Amino acid sequence: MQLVVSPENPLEWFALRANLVAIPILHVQIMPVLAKAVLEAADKGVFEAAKDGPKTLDELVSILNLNRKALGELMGLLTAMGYFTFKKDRFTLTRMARRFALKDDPLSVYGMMIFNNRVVWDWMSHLGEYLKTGKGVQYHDTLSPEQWRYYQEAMVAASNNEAREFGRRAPVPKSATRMLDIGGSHGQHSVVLCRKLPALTSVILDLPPAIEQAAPLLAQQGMGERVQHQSGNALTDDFGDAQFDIILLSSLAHHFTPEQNQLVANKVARALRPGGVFIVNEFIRPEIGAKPELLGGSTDLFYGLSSTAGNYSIAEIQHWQQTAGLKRYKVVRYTTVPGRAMVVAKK
Ligand SMILES: C[S@@+](CC[C@H](N)C(=O)[O-])C[C@H]1O[C@@H](n2cnc3c(N)ncnc32)[C@H](O)[C@@H]1O
Repeated sequence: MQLVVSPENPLEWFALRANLVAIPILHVQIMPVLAKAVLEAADKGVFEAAKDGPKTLDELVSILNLNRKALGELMGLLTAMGYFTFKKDRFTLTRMARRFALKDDPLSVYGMMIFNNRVVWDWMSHLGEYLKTGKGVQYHDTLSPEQWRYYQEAMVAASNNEAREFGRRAPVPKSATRMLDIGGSHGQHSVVLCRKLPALTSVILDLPPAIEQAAPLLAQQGMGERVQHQSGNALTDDFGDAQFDIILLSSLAHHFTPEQNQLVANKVARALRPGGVFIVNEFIRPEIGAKPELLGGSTDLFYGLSSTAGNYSIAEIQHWQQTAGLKRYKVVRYTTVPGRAMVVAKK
């Protein structure tokens, strides 16, 4: 995926063609303001305040108890960004904002907005240091219980959309009865597969502070004993021998070094039953020389900053799988999440 600057009139078109538009100004001055405006709007309840219908600025000021001038500026920007329309002195949420910025839509990214505003924003100031040292924030070691809650809610928001396609397209054996979901958090990936395969049960292995916060999120899915949490650590726990038909590692490989991923893949290979599949579900680092891709590139840097590791290429992931004795099976690229893929190996 790419973000493009699109001209709105012939003059702008000419300026772009003639290389007269200072594109870096968009990146360094405009984009940070856009991002922070949306984050603060979500956090201050601006979207929820307009949920029940159009509102004047004064009505929003009184619901939200915010400064009139500042809120007017924010509303102007949110309108320019397509979150609101403004007619007859009233702000109305757009379809896009209703779907993605309100708390309750199944595709909402509200949880991600809160985590990014309250926790992640501060990490950005560490980027200069990361570039010098290569040492990321290692946030799994430092989050408070409240921050763990924001993190787990953000993971639900991040996977709402993807879990649907994962459920439809993950190449899993139809007869599967046992799944291990490593770093599975909220369990959405397990839940969609268990709904699809009636005989399947899943164990979600995650760190204790994650499970504390993710347990209520999983309970909302009403899966009872079919999807259960298990406290542990993927780097130090044994996964057993020939126990599982499906083992999923979704959005965790990017927190681990190549050596740690190899260690996990070796344990996975032992723990799979013959015919079982190991799915590594990740944003993919484009191969060197391949077409640059914005999501893969930005998540690569972000994961490096946040946990020192980063994205991996398909070849790197397949290398761990094959070194562990598994056979290459499939690579399924998401159509709804650009830059993301399931890299699947079979025992
Ligand atoms: C980015 S989240 C991904 C959640 C989920 N799998 C998904 O795809 O939406 C990473 C998860 O891995 C967990 N995690 C991190 N280190 C772990 C470890 N050493 N062992 C088990 N889980 C771990 C985190 O607590 C978190 O829930």
